[in-house]
Amino acid sequence: MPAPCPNTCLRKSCGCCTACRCWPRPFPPRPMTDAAAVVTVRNLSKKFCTQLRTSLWYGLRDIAAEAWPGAGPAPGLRRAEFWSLQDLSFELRRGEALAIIGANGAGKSTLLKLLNGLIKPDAGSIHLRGRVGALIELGAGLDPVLTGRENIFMRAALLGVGRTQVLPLLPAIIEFTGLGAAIEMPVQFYSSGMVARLAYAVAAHLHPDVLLVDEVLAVGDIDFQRKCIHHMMGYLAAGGSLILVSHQPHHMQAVCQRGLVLEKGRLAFEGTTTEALDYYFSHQAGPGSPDGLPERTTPTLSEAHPVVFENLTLSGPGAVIQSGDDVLVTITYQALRPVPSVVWGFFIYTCDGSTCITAAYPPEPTMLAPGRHQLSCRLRGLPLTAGDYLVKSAISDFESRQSIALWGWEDAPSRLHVEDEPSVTKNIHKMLQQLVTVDVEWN
Ligand SMILES: Nc1ncnc2c1ncn2[C@@H]1O[C@H](COP(=O)(O)OP(=O)(O)OP(=O)(O)O)[C@@H](O)[C@H]1O
Repeated sequence: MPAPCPNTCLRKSCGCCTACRCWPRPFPPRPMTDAAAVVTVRNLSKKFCTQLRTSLWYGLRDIAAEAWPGAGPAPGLRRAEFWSLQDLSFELRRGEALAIIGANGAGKSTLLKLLNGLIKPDAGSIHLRGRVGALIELGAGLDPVLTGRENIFMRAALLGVGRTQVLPLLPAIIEFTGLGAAIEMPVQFYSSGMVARLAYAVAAHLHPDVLLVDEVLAVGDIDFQRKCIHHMMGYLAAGGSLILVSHQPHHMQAVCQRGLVLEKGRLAFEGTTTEALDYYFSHQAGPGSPDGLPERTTPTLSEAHPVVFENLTLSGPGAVIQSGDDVLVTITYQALRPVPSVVWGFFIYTCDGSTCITAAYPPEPTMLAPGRHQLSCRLRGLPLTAGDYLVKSAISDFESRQSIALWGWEDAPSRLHVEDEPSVTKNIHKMLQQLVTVDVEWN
């Protein structure tokens, strides 16, 4: 009796991988222990040239040099060259998800392209065990003239999976895309979000051992992002390994246990995702106040600015709270004269200021009395994952919703630091609630 197939076999009659022709034949199953590293990167370096003509010339010289026994490409930098990635080493194990964090141009996509074999390293080594599924460049590997359905077969073929193996998966792939009738439309008419849906759905259903995902979630809508996060969690729980490049701290925190921070192609920090994000945001700080936020420039009270914010405070020592804690938000304002019928509200943003997590206005308008006063509200059980957040506020006219005074848009928003045990299930639960609903008690 042959051993049972260790793969997620696509043939119902499969007995074992050697006796039958079950997929993946080009990638024989490797028994992997949990301790085994699926990806091992050692001293990886990649250089690029800033000038196209020079780079073509260097390319020709490198090919010629490789033809000579013992000779190889130039080890150092030549004129107009720079290191896109330099001396990078890390490991990824089964069931692990790694976030690659870094500013634009830090070398994140270069790393994923090297891992996927799209480009060759100039130095160092990459050892990958198993099959790689990658979503690196949107639209790459898709034929714009073919329909979504036809592209599913083509993309699977590029990953070494034949038509007969794809057929049983087709309904699930199409369902995952959520494209409906658009699946029969040529891909050239797809929006970038639709392309991302199609590309992710194919990669997700072919059970790669390592999944490389580069920013595809950014172009998808909230529904698609949730679906992908759900899928990633299931994929990881089933023993898959993931490398995620994203500029969305929430995505990385929801999915990844570890994070690498790249700075100008070099490894700057390695730790838990929260530590890595903390490192990244504290080292991203621009000029201004010590915590990296720009200096606050308070407008003076005048006819042009009849209401100004003086301060926004958050309860808790240094505004550090535990996830699920209550938070008291207090604004201090000055009004030149009585202002009838206003509402004030607050907005909680991710620490890079790119995504609004939650926003709330009281249902009833208030009247602002002249002089210096305070307004406060209590947020009950704030359901935020660990990390830094920015709190902004606005006082607006109730009727027109035109803002009268703002805190945090042009000047310094207040920073809220949330601490939490990094629990994957808890995080995914919270991720699914995005945009987070908060229970507010207005005072
Ligand atoms: N084919 C190439 N030829 C020349 N330079 C390149 C090439 N590909 C990438 N680079 C350069 O390498 C550096 C790193 O690029 P990469 O795309 O890896 O950055 P990234 O961290 O993914 O940035 P982003 O967050 O903007 O996607 C950049 O300076 C980029 O201009």
